[in-house]
Amino acid sequence: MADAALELRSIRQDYGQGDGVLHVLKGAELTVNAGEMVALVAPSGTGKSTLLQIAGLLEQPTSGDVIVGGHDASSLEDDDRTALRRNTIGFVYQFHHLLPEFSARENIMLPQLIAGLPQNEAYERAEQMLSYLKIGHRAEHRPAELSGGEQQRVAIARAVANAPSLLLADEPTGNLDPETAGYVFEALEALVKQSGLAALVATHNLDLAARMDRCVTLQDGLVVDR
Ligand SMILES: Nc1ncnc2c1ncn2[C@@H]1O[C@H](COP(=O)(O)OP(=O)(O)OP(=O)(O)O)[C@@H](O)[C@H]1O
Repeated sequence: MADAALELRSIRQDYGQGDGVLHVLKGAELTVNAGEMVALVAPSGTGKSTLLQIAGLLEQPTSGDVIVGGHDASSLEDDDRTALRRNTIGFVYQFHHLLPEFSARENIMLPQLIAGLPQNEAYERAEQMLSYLKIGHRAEHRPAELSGGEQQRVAIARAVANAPSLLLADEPTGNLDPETAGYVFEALEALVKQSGLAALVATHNLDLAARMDRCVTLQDGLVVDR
């Protein structure tokens, strides 16, 4: 069996809606293997963000199991689940969420320092990431001094700085023009292939989805091949 970085088993998610209940996920199953890049393409409101939040251990499903790197998160206490998330999962969002008062390099160093890495190692790793993503010359710039594509590349670098095994991305190129989206995606793709990371990428961009290893969608609360 291939190494599963993420396994979602029988995930149900219900939300209260007025007097009723909205059943967003109804037994969703998904496996993403190491080194695999999976596109999640589905109409608005079908539950993509919900699925990513659950896969990222940011939200507890109503029922079902979330297995990350072989660890069943459903059975963990909050602290252990947070530790598992910090150690194994990186996130990239549509808007970069970089800290505005810090430089690109510092934004990439911070999660490493929080994880307990010494300053010089965090610095070296940030330099490598910046250079790999071809933004080494922007290391000292603050987010507001970077272009949208550069900001997203810094956000990607920050997400993978702690060498996670799973990368979850919610519309990572959603606010970029097509050309910039293309090269940010190339950076992401190269990183996934080079590091053996598993990636689940929600996107409305069908061109980019077609370039991933596999494309799934959400249909009536279930994950199905697209
Ligand atoms: N915390 C919540 N409480 C109640 N309803 C919620 C909650 N979170 C999401 N929903 C509802 O669940 C459904 C799925 O939402 P979700 O954000 O996962 O969709 P999505 O596919 O990511 O949409 P989009 O592409 O527009 O971001 C929507 O109808 C939404 O209103």
